[in-house]
Amino acid sequence: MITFERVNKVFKTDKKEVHAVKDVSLTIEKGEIFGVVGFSGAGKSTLIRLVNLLERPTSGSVTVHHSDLSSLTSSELRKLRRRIGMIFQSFNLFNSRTVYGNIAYPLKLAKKSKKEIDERVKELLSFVGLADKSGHYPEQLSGGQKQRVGIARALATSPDILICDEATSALDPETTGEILQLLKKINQEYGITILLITHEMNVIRSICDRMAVMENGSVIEYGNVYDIFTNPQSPTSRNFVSSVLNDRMSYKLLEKLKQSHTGKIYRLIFTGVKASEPILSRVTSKHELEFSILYGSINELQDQLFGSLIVEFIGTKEQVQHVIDELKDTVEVREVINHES
Ligand SMILES: Nc1ncnc2c1ncn2[C@@H]1O[C@H](COP(=O)(O)OP(=O)(O)OP(=O)(O)O)[C@@H](O)[C@H]1O
Repeated sequence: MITFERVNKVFKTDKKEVHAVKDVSLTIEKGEIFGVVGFSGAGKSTLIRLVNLLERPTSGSVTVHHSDLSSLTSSELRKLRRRIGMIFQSFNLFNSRTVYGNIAYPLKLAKKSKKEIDERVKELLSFVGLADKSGHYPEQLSGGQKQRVGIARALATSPDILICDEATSALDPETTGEILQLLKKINQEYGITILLITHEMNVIRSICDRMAVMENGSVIEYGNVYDIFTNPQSPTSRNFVSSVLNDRMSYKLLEKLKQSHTGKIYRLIFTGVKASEPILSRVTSKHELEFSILYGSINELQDQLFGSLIVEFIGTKEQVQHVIDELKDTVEVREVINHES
C-alpha cells in the first residue's frame, strides 16, 4: 500500500545540509494502523510529507497503491492525493466557515452536486458525533470537537489512507482517548489504512498494529507493536517503552538494591497467557530455591498480557542454574547487569 525504498531526504540551506530522512525502507500494509514514533527532529514530519509528495525524495522511491510517486504526472498526482486524507495537530480548519462548510469544502473542490455534498456531510457529522454542531464556527468548539471536524473533512472524499500528524498532541488525555477510539472505528468500519506520527508511546500502544521508531532521520526499529514493546532492541526504543510500561527500574534503585541483595538478579519476561500462570512459584519450589521479587509490572498490550519481573534467586549455583534452565522453556530470562538489561 505505502512503500518506502531506501529513501533519503536532504535539505540544503545556505549554511548547511540537513539529512532529515536517512535510507528508510518501510512497508505499510493495506488496512493497518501504522505508527511512527520519535523525538522532535527525528524526521517524522518529513517522512509523511514524502507520502503525499509535499516533499520529493533526494533518492530512493515512495510507492503508494503500486504507483511510484515521482513518476506521476501532476494530474495523476492530484488524483492520488484525493485518496489520501490528512489531519493535523493544529486542526487547520477554516475559521470563517461553519462546521458544515469545512466538511463540504473538499467535496466542492471535487465538484460534487449540492445533494451529494449534503448527504455526505450529514453522514460524516453523525459518524464523528457532531450532528448538532453543523452551524457552529470552529471558535465555538472544544479542541476535541475541532479535531472531529478535521477528521470528517479528511474523510469527505472517501480516501483509503488517512495520515495523522500528531493529531492528539494538543488534546488532554481524556479527549486524546476519544479521538484515538474514533480513529480505530474509522479503520475498522471503513477499512482505511492509517499512518500516524507521534512522540507519545501511549498513542502507539492504544491503537497501532505495527510501528517504527525513528531517530536522527533513520528507522532504528520496525515491527509489531507487541514485539517492540516486549523486546525493544535499542536504548531509544527502551526509553520510549519505559515511558508507558514502567517495566524497568531506575539506575539509582537498581544500584541500591544490588547493595542490599547479594543473590543473583534476573529479569523474567512473561508474554501472552504465560503472564497469568504460576510458573515462577512452580519451578522454584520444585528445586527448593528461594526468591524475592524486587520489582515487577503486568501490563495489557493489544489484548494480551505482558509481565516483567525482577527477581533475586537465593540458593546454590546449581539450584539457580536448574531453575533458569527450566524457566527458559516458557519465559525469557536475562541476568540484570545494569538498569537497561
Ligand atoms: N524545509 C526544511 N528545510 C530545512 N530543514 C528542514 C526542513 N524541514 C525539516 N527540516 C529539518 O529536518 C529535520 C527533521 O525534521 P522533521 O520536522 O521531519 O522532524 P519531526 O520528527 O517531525 O520533528 P517535530 O515533531 O518537531 O516536527 C530537522 O532537523 C528539521 O530542522
